[in-house]
Amino acid sequence: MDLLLPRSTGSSQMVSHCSVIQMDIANNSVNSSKTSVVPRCTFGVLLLNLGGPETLEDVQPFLFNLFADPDIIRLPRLFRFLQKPLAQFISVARAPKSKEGYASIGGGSPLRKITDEQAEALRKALCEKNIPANVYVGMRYWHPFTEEAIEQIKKDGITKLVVLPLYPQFSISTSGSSLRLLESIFREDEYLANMQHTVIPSWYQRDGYIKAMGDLIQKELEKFDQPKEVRIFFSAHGVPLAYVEEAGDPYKAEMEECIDLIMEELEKRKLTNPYTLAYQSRVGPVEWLKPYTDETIIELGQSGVKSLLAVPISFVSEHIETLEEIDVEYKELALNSGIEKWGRVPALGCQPTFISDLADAVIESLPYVGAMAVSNIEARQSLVPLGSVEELLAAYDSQRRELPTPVTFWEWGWTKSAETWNGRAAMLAVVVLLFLEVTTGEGFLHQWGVLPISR
Ligand SMILES: C=CC1=C(C)c2cc3[nH]c(cc4nc(cc5[nH]c(cc1n2)c(C)c5CCC(=O)O)C(CCC(=O)O)=C4C)c(C)c3C=C
Ligand SMILES: [Fe+2]
Ligand SMILES: [Fe+2]
Repeated sequence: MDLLLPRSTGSSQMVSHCSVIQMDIANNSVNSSKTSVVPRCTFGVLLLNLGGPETLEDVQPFLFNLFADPDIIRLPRLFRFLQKPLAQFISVARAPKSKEGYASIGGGSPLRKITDEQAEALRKALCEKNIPANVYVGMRYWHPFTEEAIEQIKKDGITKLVVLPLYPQFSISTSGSSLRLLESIFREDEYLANMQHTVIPSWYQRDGYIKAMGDLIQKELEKFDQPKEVRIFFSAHGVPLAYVEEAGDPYKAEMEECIDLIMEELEKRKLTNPYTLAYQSRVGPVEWLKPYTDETIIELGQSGVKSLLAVPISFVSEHIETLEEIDVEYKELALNSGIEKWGRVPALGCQPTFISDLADAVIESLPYVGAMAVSNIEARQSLVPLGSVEELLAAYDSQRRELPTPVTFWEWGWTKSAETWNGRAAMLAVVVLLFLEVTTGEGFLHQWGVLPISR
């Protein structure tokens, strides 16, 4: 891939903004800020995120990058050679519909701006906690790409790195995909192979995150005339069911535990509202995690629920699926289904409790990147399992191997025995399926939103 100008939200000169104590973690030495020499900051935090198109022209190439990812569309081994042509085909065909969505939220995704703001807020929070660090943003499918962030990390001479995916819950399709990319970059680069690093794979169970979610929910509940009557409606981004049932994706389990923790937090505040968890944004021909958000909203409306507070739960910034799908589509569906009062909890963004907790998560992981405990950094037991990119993926892949069924996420209308077909028969099948799709008006292309679907 051609890399554009590297861009990082952290830079060496930012370190000088940090007051009180400057610590060169690489040398394990602490210096008073009174000295005029500020040591070079060799400690970095890499925030991983999805990325989003910044203009309408970016939409199709962004979709191509997304669908070309084998962690998003996982084809049977025999058909892997079709990954890029398929990504090209689906992205071109889906782009007009996606563009409409992005046009309705101002012509592009706000993800880069918000993630940059979060990176800056995290850098400041770390500084306030006496840990000067450069904070970098690496996106999976759009600028600044992970590769660009890594280039900057090398240029800045970072020797110790904490990798922090900005997804509270782990999924193969999000954090997993970004870590797999990092692993391949690390494997091929001597500098990176020698750089100490640790990964915080998920952090949905952290106190600060749970409290911050509790604060946001409580504040929105108070806006209703009768807060106690409101049903809290957690809408998580979906993943195909096979990810969880066949590939061992911990996403569903982590999501359910996360919701339990948030509800316990609300209970401590004497808020005992009824609640529901559903999964939104399904794409493609296979079954996704259920219950689906749209179907659940209709059922709740029909069962007499009058007030609903939507809580986007799998992401920490506003994006197309909060601003368009929830705020426009699901709200309209709710109001047409008998729900009279609708509210929506904003995404966390730079909420101070949340950012401060992310900084704590980074600090707790420091002993794992080789930084010696200094007086103000206790070598505490980390709240989340940590490990290097390689260790985490190896552990994860061995779990996968122990699973009884071979994993095929996308069956494309035929069965797993397709793996045994020879290439010619497979190509013939593709042609036949495309023909049937076009002639019958039903099939996977319609379900992917590539061809118009009649509902
Ligand atoms: C935890 C969050 C997310 C999971 C899990 C996830 C899985 C997943 N997504 C797709 C397909 C698409 N995702 C798209 C955009 C998009 N996805 C997430 C988050 C998760 N995706 C976000 C935050 C965004 C929006 C980014 C932005 O620009 O604001 C899109 C593009 C938008 C569209 O055309 O609808 C697609 C397509 C799959 C297939 C998948 C799991 C396999
Ligand atoms: Fe997505
Ligand atoms: Fe999505």
